[in-house]
Amino acid sequence: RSHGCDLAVSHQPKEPFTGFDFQMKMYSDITLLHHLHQRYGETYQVGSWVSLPAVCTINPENIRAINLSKDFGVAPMRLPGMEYFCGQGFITTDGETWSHSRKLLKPSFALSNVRDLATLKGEVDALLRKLPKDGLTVDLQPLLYVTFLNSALHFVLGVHPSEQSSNAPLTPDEFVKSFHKALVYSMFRIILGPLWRLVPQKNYIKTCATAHGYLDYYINQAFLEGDKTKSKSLIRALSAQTADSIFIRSQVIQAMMAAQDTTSELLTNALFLLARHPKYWEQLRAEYVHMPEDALSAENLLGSKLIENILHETLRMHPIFPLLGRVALRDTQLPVGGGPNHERPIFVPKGSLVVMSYYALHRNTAVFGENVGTFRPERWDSIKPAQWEFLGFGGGNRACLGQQKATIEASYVLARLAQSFEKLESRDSRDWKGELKMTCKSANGCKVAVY
Ligand code: HEM
Repeated sequence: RSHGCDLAVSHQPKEPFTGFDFQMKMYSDITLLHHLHQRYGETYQVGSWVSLPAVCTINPENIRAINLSKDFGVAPMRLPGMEYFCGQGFITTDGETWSHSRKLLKPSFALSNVRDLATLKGEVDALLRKLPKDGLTVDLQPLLYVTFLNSALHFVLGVHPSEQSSNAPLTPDEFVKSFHKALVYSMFRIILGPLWRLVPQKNYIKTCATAHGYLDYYINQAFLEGDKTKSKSLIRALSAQTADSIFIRSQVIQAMMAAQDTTSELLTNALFLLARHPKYWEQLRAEYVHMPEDALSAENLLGSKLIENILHETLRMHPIFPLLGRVALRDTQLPVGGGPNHERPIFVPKGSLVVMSYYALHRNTAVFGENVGTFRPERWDSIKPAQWEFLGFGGGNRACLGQQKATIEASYVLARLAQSFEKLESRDSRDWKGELKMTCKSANGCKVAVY
């Protein structure tokens, strides 16, 4: 109080002792925090008897402070559960290690490196061959997932799954299976906390070793070949900058985590929405149907206002990261939200959780206009959200390094599909429903017909 701080309005969970019911509900229902923000305002806290209150906020000044200050981080909630498999990298650390990791990754995301669409072109050709052209229903979600998984493997390892060396200890499919299994175990570790020690570890250790062995093979190859190869893969870029193979492996695993399903889920959601709003599909088709395929360059695609509006509107409605949490690394404060008028700073003791619901942030009618629940890409012609009001790719210190890559690639796929099909028709009458794991994806996929 001596710093002018005051308490935020408090929400009591049904189970007040640990607040565990609230935590579980927050992850299983992404609309929960939005509803509570409608009830309490932009900032409220959720208390429990045994832990520090968590602060939930969608106030842009607070979001700015959280994303720019070094007082908030992620390591205390992620590193203990994830380090054995993922090591130390941009997803699991703060401070010096995090900043070193970002610095090493940055060159791989330069526009000159991400505008080459040759690999994705091959993947999209394969995707188009798989789509039934006779009006049969198809779920685009798993097909887009494989398209981008292959392209992510190429970006990271420099080899396409169909061309990998026969000396590698696993097939790409086996690697992907062990990678996913180890990720699920790691999530489980985070949820269980210290209770994880009671779970038998043998399977987990074996799964991690299998995935690690595959990546170590490619890291050794990168060291052996040095600059003899022209590959621009992440593994090559990292091996040219450091000889620490464990550190390289950690960055590669974390880059795979960031890349494997994000772009495919953005596209799944965009196509889910476009299939229910045919007039935008017609506009997209009109823009691209006569354009030669080799004119679909990164520069050309980034210049399309229609595609930009569609992707922004999709990320507004269905952010891939609808909730982002941070932990206070020291005693600190948030600029607003305390006191009877919610205008005073809030004291945030070290160890407190702060949660930003980008799902709720993106439904602010003062910023995005009326009908925020409706897909209207043209709203982006007349609105100009400020930096901390729209965060589809995050912002501040931890802003997405893959934004340009993801935008170019998602735009390319939309343009190729619009060139290929006059009609995109929804074959699912259910509303969009989110399923939150690491990212938030459409729980019912994207069932459509194309012809
Ligand atoms: C549609 C696709 C994508 C979306 C919506 C997205 C979204 C985001 C968001 C919201 C963040 C901020 C996370 C935070 O504040 O904690 C982030 C961070 C990041 N993303 Fe993406 N991302 C996408 C694709 C990608 C891809 C394809 C890559 C890599 C190939 C990538 C690499 C990263 C990296 C390296 C960070 C930095 C994390 C940090 O420093 O903590 N992203 N992304």
